[in-house]
Amino acid sequence: MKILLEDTIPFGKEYLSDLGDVKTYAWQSLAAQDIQDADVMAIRSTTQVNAHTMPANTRLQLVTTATAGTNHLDTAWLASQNIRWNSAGGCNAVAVAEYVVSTLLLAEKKGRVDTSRCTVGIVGAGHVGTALANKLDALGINYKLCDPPLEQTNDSRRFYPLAEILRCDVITLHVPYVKTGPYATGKLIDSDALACLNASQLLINACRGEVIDEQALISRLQSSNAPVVVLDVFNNEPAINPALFNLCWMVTPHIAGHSVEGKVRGTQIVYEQLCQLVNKPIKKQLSDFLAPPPPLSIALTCPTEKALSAKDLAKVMLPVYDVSEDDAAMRQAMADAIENAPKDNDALSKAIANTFSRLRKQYRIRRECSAYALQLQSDTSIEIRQQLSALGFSVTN
Ligand SMILES: NC(=O)C1=CN([C@@H]2O[C@H](COP(=O)(O)OP(=O)(O)OC[C@H]3O[C@@H](n4cnc5c(N)ncnc54)[C@H](O)[C@@H]3O)[C@@H](O)[C@H]2O)C=CC1
Ligand SMILES: O=C(O)C(=O)[C@H](O)COP(=O)(O)O
Repeated sequence: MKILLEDTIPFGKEYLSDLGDVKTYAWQSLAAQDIQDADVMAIRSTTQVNAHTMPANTRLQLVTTATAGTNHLDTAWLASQNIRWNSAGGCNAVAVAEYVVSTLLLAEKKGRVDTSRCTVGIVGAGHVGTALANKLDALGINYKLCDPPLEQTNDSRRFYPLAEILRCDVITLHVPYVKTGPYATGKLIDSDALACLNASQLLINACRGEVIDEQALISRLQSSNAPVVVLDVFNNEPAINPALFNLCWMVTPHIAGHSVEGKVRGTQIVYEQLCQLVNKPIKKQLSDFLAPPPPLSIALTCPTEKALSAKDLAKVMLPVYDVSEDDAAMRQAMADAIENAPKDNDALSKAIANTFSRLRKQYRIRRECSAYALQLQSDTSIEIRQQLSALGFSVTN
């Protein structure tokens, strides 16, 4: 079996080379001949698969993406070519949930949110929305879920209409980008929705840029009483609109799901799919590739309380993941790119696109809470230990 592997799939060769001949490619220079020769393509969301990017009548049996989102796959075209497709649903749900929790803690530090009183509106209650709800449960933070497709199923959770979610203190988007149908999500947050929001509210988009009407967002952010906005995703990636940088509180280069675990879990899922395809046993596990980081020793300010204070929570969570570091790195890299680019629009757009892609490809090592053993004071209460375990940490003395 010939496997064509996107070069951003971590440990792709190590996982897959027992299953076939592996050839890697960069999405910017994917050659038609390489696709013609392949039986399977293992990709990430940067490879667009459709009639314009792919040759027809190949021998491809399967295209599988090591990501949660699938909007880069034209599934109707794949069906027309008799090519099956698959994805890695849930692989990075915890990473995105930790991105949102980190954002909430930073907002609390800035006095923008009071997590003891606020309500978080979660739009999309699938893998990511549920992982986030679990973290908020652990922290005792209120939330409301909105997911009309799930509401139609026998999911017993309570759901709220989008109009009610737009009244929450924090609104965080976790839907797929779906262009058509009764639950289409393109411009789900349009000018009317944005007009409902005010300066006391925080809007987070870590799903797909197209879910917000970006022109309407820019207009809203330039008007009075505008909400505070955090964007991990943008229209037209990687050639994103630099006008957003100064209008948003934080911007990051589509890395919410890029924890090491999130990415390697994606590879593990693809590996298991290919084992099944060639009828071979699954022999490799995530732990073969990921060594635990050194334990984290944290001196809590109030270890004997029944619940973590906001300050102690920030003390534990922000060393694990602080979104503001990614925001600062992106702003600096973009400022340098814009300063050094030739002053015509095409060159500027290219410089921004290259910088966005580079930031993503060279993203730092970021581990999830579950990778860390926490060392706490011996008098730390059982309730705080349970809370930290529920957040994913291993808790030792
Ligand atoms: N920024 C990043 O790095 C990442 C972004 N994502 C994006 O987040 C999306 C969600 O990821 P998962 O939770 O893993 O997907 P999922 O498929 O498990 O959950 C999506 C949920 O959204 C719901 N939904 C669909 N249309 C809706 C609508 N109109 N209103 C409200 N809910 C609706 C679905 O019923 C489903 O429960 C992905 O499709 C991907 O685009 C996912 C992971 C990482
Ligand atoms: O899984 C998804 O969906 C995502 O958005 C991923 O974080 C995308 O990462 P790349 O595939 O673009 O590295």
